[in-house]
Amino acid sequence: MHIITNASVLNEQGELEKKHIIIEGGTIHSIQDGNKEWSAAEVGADARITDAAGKLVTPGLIDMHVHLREPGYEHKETIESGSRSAAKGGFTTIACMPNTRPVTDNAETLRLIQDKAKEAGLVKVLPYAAITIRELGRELTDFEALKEAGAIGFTDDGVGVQNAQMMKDAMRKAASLGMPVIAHCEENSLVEKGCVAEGKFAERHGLVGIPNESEAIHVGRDILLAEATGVHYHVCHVSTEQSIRLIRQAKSIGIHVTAEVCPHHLLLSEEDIPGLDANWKMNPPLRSRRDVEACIEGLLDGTLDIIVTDHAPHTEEEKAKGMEMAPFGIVGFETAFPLLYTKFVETGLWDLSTLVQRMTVEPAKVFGLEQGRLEVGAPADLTMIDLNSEKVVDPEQFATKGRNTPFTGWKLKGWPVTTWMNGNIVWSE
Ligand SMILES: NC(=O)N[C@@H](CC(=O)O)C(=O)O
Ligand SMILES: [Zn+2]
Ligand SMILES: [Zn+2]
Repeated sequence: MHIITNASVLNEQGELEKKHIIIEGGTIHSIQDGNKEWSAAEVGADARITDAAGKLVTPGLIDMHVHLREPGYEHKETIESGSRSAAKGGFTTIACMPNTRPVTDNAETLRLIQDKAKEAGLVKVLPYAAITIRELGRELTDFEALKEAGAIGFTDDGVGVQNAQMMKDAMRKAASLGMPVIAHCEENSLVEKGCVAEGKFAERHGLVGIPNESEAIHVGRDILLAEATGVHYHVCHVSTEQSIRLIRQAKSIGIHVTAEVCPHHLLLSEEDIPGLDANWKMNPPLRSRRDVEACIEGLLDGTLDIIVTDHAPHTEEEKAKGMEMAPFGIVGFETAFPLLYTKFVETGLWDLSTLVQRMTVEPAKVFGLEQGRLEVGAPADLTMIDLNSEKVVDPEQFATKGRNTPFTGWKLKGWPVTTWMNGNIVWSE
């Protein structure tokens, strides 16, 4: 038995209340009024006690879009190092993308991921499976077998599905199995060799720019296909004003579409890129200030349902290849909460409960997970956060193997200090 005393917990109204949380057998056994002494009768004399006085305790954070790189790219990250990084960032459930080597387009690879995740025992890892074999866009994978082997949805993240008929077939199949299709929206014929967004930065440095339509054209196409097939369609890493407009309209007429947004697309525009440093290169790229404003508005009005990190570790050697040659992607687990807390909650722009909900209960709702609630009977997946601790982002201190972040040197508040998964402490400062 484990008891977390004097925790600040958000209630339904979004207010903070003091609670004692009693954990037994991996689940939340009871929640007591924190203004009273916790009752020893209910707690056993040998209970382990963690005093959370002055700290926020939330349901464990959920990240529905991450890259763990195993199998195949263990030099970038492993399931173990990625899980540790997630736990350190306050996450207890993460969903990993299939652009591994081999691609997660088969039951064997799904099993390997699940086994390694269990072995690491740090966070719950939910694997996605590929839509097409080797993510080549030519032939659908065996959706039934992949569902049977534990896939929670289908996606070719890393690339867009270029062929509309292929996407329609995938959606029809997924719908018949009650599974979601999760889309990386990118029309290759509009991207060419772009490495940053169209805009001032690209012009100044003579780089080929990626236009907003390359994302939005897939969003529009897929919304029509989702309407025709009735599938649950989820849009990855939304970054443009145009995509948001399309999703908002689709939702308003009852099409089953949901969407995610990343911290970097809420915080950075192409104007912020300081120079030719590939730690600022990710897909989709940082867009205009106007797109950033649209992402923030979309999140607040519910058009964008959830926040994900798109944690995408790469090595320093790869990122040293320069803006044009380096791979796309930045790490995200260990900075996500402090970034958003400091820049949106501390500044008074968002309620604390808005931030917490979009990283807990909302992702659980979108994907039908039992996690994301701090309630009696729920799994004891919990995150304790010190909202007042201030620290500077230092990639050398990261638990992830990746050092690729544009946020180095940012002074932030709201750092997770302890993470519980199924009642066990999986990370503590
Ligand atoms: N987001 C990225 O910039 N990169 C991701 C791929 C992806 O999410 O599309 C990766 O796998 O590195
Ligand atoms: Zn992607
Ligand atoms: Zn991704």
